[in-house]
Amino acid sequence: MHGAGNDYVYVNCFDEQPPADITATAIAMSDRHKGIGADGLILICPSEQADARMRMFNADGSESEMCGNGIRCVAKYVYDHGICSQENLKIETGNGVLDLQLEVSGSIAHRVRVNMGRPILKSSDIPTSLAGDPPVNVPLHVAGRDLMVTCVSMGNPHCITFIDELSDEWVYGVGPEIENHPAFPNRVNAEFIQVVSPTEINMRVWERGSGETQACGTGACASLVAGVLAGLTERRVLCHLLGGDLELEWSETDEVFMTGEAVEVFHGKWPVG
Ligand SMILES: N[C@H](CCC[C@H](N)C(=O)O)C(=O)O
Repeated sequence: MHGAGNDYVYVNCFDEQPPADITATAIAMSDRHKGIGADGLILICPSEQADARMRMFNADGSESEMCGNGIRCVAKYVYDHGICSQENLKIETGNGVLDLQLEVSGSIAHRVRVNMGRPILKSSDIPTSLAGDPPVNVPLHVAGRDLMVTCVSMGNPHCITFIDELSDEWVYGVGPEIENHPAFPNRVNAEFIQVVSPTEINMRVWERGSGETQACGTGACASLVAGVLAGLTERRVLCHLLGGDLELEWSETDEVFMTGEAVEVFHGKWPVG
């Protein structure tokens, strides 16, 4: 399934045991030449607190706390495949239980709105050693450059840089250096944002553990929050990504809402072991 081109392999763990070695399976499945090809692996599991639980693994096998495009697809999956029948769902993540609303037509969910919860802005909780609570427009020396960056966690950590022009050089040259910079003890996802207007941004991303992806939902939400904190955007923004658009809102109640598509591409069997 994919959301805005951010594609994962999903395993229905209501019906199947999770793979014994999840890290190795995520790496093997994600390989775009010798596997299925994906940005990572997502397990759709039963939950004691919610309608389902999402566990998300990057293409390098590392586990992340949250995945914004993934959670929309998990919601679509449990609805379309009859695991849940209601259009308002709760899904457990590494960032707590989140509320989702499906947009359904013909008993298929096409778009999903997610309450992504409150952004985490305390530097030690993001976590980053960069100064400032919140760390907004703080200096970071990386890849031979002096950047001003803003850091936000949506359950997983993000480092946002506002730039004039998006380019491969930013994503491939600077992205991996930000991901692995010592200022981020758990590594970090790196977003590059071009502000088109106070209500519209263009984004490219270098993800922790997966490299460039066509979209990152948590990254888009973190970038909205960063844009508001830096005085560059309003609280409602349309975010254009390589693989599609996401509608974002940081509400007066301090919750971030994200709306976007969720698409099932195919299903199949993978030989384990
Ligand atoms: N693409 C995902 C985020 C994956 C984040 C992951 N790369 C991490 O290590 O935190 C999203 O839509 O939010």
